[in-house]
Amino acid sequence: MAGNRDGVWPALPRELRPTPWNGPPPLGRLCGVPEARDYRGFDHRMDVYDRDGAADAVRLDSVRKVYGKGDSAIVALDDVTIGLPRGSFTAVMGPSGSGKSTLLHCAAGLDRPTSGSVLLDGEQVDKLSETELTKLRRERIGFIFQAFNLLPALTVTQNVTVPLRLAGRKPNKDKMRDVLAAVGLTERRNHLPDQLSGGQQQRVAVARALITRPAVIFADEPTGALDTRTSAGVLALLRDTVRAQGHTIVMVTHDPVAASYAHSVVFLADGQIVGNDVSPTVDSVAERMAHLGEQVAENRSVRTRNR
Ligand SMILES: Nc1ncnc2c1ncn2[C@@H]1O[C@H](COP(=O)(O)OP(=O)(O)OP(=O)(O)O)[C@@H](O)[C@H]1O
Repeated sequence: MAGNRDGVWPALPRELRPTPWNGPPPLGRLCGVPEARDYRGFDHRMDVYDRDGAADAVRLDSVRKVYGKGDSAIVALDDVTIGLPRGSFTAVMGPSGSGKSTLLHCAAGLDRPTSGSVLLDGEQVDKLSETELTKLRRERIGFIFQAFNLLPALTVTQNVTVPLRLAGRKPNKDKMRDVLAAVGLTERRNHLPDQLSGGQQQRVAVARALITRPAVIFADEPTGALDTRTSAGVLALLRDTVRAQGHTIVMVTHDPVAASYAHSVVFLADGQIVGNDVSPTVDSVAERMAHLGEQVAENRSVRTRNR
């Protein structure tokens, strides 16, 4: 499918097409990008190594994650350093097994790196106890998964307020109304999940992630279970929350169309960051992915030959 940064998406109705970025002023930088500003005025200069990372919602420094030991050890992340600015929408892509989920899990405090440090909203995640981690995840992180993970016996409103209740906070009626309106589910607020379409269920999951106003929302294949049209609606919603409310989103995806909604795409291969795309289009991402696949296959065959 053809697409460009001005929103030329022939297969999609106008209201579902990605819109050009006209949000807040430059917010930060993404590691590895020599370019200063993209067409949205987004500043991506590569000075990540000599600053304190205060503008970053998430920052990984020299993160290494090894599963197993000895001959069976698998290096899932290999010296990953990256800073993701507040208010940015980043897609993480790479071939299967390249470390995308591990990156997301380490960044979100769901898994601990073997070495290196992870800073989330100024907090050094890798140093926290299990109890502190649970609190951090509950209060400062929103999660959206491919399987919507809604509680079937609870209504839309009740599902959305679960994170607040877990944190011992009372839902604020105005906030609740705003969040439901933002995801277009005001009329459905008293419905149960099985009375909703897949797209509507994922919108409930987005609202649930937004309700605590988290520092970062991590989304793992959020549109993996949705059809093209429904996916476009959910992705446009994610992008709108970044633009209108300044949320920070990190999204793992296999889909170049989904990635094209982000400000930037970070490419992983064999546990390392091997590139990025600061003004992604469907075509630019698909092309990078195709080359990445070839490059990884070539690197692996060279390594095998040299053994
Ligand atoms: N718990 C684990 N134990 C052992 N190895 C693991 C574990 N989790 C992940 N791995 C390995 O780490 C590497 C990276 O896995 P990861 O799931 O992060 O990749 P991915 O890019 O998300 O893959 P996919 O796109 O297939 O979901 C893979 O080789 C995987 O087999």
